[in-house]
Amino acid sequence: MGLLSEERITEGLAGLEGWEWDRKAGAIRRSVEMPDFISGIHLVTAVAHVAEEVDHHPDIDIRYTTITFHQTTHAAGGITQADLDLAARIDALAAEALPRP
Ligand SMILES: C[C@H](O)[C@H](O)[C@H]1CNC2=NC(N)=NC(=O)C2=N1
Repeated sequence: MGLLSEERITEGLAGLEGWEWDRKAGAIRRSVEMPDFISGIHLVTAVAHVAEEVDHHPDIDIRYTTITFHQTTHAAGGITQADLDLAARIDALAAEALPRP
């Protein structure tokens, strides 16, 4: 899968929930604040199953109740459509997992 242009990345981010582009890292990232540690681990597990299903994987940082997903395509050395697609799946799982505001 090919690297996306800056324009495509910006467009893609506009359709996502809470992702920002870390240009230096060549990745997009989103932090999700969960109500407690176990809910965060459950979210990570749900994301892990989707990642296996689509054979595309986020880098995940777990700090107590803050879960940060970094999405890049390692094989391509930057952001591809697979990253935007997985980010959208992560958004859906986070929306399901988070208590309604
Ligand atoms: C063989 C397998 O398809 C590759 O190793 C996949 C698996 N998941 C991956 N995930 C991500 N984020 N980047 C990759 O380059 C990648 N490669």
